[in-house]
Amino acid sequence: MVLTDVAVPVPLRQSFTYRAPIKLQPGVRVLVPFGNRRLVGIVVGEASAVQASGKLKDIAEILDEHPVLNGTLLRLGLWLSQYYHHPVGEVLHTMLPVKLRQGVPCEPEPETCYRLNCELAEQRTALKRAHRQLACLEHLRDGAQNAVQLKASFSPAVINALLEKQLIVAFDKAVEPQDWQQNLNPNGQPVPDSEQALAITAINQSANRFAPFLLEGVTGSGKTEVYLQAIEPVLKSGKQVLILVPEIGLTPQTVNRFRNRFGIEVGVLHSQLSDSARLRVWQQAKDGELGIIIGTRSAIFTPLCRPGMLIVDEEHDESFKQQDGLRYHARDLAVRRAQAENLPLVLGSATPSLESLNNALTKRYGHLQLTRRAGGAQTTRQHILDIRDQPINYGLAEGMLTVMRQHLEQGNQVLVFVNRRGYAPALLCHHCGDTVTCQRCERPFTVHRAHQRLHCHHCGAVKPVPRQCGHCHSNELVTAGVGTEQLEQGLSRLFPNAPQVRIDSDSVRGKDKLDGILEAINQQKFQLLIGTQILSKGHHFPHVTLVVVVDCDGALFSADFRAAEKLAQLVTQLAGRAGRASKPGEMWLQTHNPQHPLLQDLVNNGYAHFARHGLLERQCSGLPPFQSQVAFRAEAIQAEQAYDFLCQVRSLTDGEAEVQRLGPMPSLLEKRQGRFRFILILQSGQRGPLHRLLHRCLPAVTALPLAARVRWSVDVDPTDFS
Ligand SMILES: Nc1ncnc2c1ncn2[C@@H]1O[C@H](COP(=O)(O)OP(=O)(O)OP(=O)(O)O)[C@@H](O)[C@H]1O
Ligand SMILES: [Zn+2]
Repeated sequence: MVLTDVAVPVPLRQSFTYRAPIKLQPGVRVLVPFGNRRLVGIVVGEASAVQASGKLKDIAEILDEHPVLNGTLLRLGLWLSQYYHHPVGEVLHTMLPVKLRQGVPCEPEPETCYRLNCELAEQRTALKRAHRQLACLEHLRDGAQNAVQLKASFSPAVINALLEKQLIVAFDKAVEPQDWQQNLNPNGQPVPDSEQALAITAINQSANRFAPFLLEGVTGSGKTEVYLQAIEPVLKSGKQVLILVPEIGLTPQTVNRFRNRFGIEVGVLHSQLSDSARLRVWQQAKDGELGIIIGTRSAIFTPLCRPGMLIVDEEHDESFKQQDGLRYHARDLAVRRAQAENLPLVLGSATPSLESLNNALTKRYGHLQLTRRAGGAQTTRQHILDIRDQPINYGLAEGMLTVMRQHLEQGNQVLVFVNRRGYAPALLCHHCGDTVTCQRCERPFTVHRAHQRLHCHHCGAVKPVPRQCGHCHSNELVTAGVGTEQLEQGLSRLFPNAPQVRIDSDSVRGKDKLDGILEAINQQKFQLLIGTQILSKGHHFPHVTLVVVVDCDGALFSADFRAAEKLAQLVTQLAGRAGRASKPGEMWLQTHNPQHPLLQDLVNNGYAHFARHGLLERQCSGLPPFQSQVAFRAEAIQAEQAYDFLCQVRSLTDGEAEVQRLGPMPSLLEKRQGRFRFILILQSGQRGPLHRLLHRCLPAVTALPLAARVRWSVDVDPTDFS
């Protein structure tokens, strides 16, 4: 018997020792008894002799012949668990596709396919009345189809009926490995301009070694083109490339650019994929059957059998940070992984995070800059529109409407951005001023006209629009502020001849719908595009010449120290949607604070200047990236419990001179779903003392009686304080 350490998916910060019949390779899955359950665990190594060996249990079943997590990924997982102070079993599970967490075999299973049973096909006459079955037979006349394809068009009932009548037969088709290298056929690449060429050369000179780069290129400067040309030699040498993109940025346009350039299949991983489809891409990547894999955050865990390069596009995007469970940052992990696998890594953005920018300016990363737009497109001109004392129609000032009219009359597209979906962000009483609020979150309800409902955007609560004020019973309830629905309604009155489309998470449920809309926009089926953040993410809109930001005042006075950075990124990315082709573009920001230094700096000097100045400010005020932070969060129905818990955590973390503690204080969103929320921040100029402190204190924190009563979490390098 061999003593084996197994990481089990339970919220305990340790692995467990079991007895195994043979020595098992680290990274292999095993089924183990745990309490009265059986869990899928992952072997992390051999255990040293333990005193309590008498009580050890046996491994129930060995699930894999070969490790599902290779050495590098396993080590990465162990590092993740240490760095984010998260239970190791949960970390390793997070790294695997759901199917593998459930214990299904790792090797690809043969596909079930269907074909016509030739001899019997003549009996079609017998099916005269069964139209669907007939159609299915017709469908299969062109050749066999696999179960997924066939089931997309026909119900299981139809297929089963034909199977029973023996008109079709099912057979197993072995999954054939694909040889993408043979099909590799780069085509249609433009000649890079001088800045692009410099960037491509620098990246290519770093093949086969750890070399992180920040590719800081203004919007439309051809960053994607740099990725495309930089990965060509990597693919030609038979190595694989993993590309991370933000959640909403993963559109067919993106994938097609890579597919069309190289003429090979591209593996795609995103959150709406079925578990089986996800597992299939994972297997293909692991077996080296895919040259290019593009995915969102969790794709960073994809195993590559011949890794050649990592790319993180729009590296500043917030969706790379997971905000629950294992709160990892996929960009930071990409750096770690590139280091572990000796790979070049390209972090690209027009609006780099201050963290990455600092790493580039201090020479930890190579710094590649693209300062001009590609293909002769001009930079978008940015303007501030002072709307104080101006008459406002549906959130838009008269002067703004005039500019919009000019662009529309020239047949161009206009993008109107508003950061709130719904009709209006609040409903209030015209008589007493009382606002209708969600009691569980103590925030105003958002009015949604389409369904005549009030929605709480914090907890999802929905209720009918009241007829009377709950406070003074007046029935004069009025909306305050403007959301996408209202703007859509207003603009259709103001510009009845301009076809318009609204793009927010209410109107584009499901990825396919967004893809369809983006397509229609580029075919100029719409002239007015009204939407939220979704519109800012990396889309290429060649016919947009004007971008209007309805209101940016809210973000100017936020308590979150990252608010300015986020606003600057949003505004710059939005501006980047205009004037991308031959027509010049402009952007207008409506504000009540035209002199605000942030807006002035951004509009007059651009993001690059703003960000460098922002770094100086962070340094002076002792904030990340010059300080490392860890956030303890707690929430409870009784505010005192959450607060007291964090006070106790604070005392437990006493006595480390190099660590500063801030709080506990209420979170920016003080109450949500009926729970009061608090936050305690630990901060230090160096990571070392902070992590030592956490290691030392977490067992005691976990053992606090209140720890079982409140919901609490540790967040290393927090990015969101709501
Ligand atoms: N060297 C080049 N010559 C001609 N056209 C180019 C060149 N490089 C890129 N382009 C074109 O310019 C447009 C913008 O390029 P691309 O999408 O790569 O920019 P980007 O920096 O990734 O954009 P963004 O950050 O705004 O999403 C595309 O239509 C692309 O085909
Ligand atoms: Zn609520």
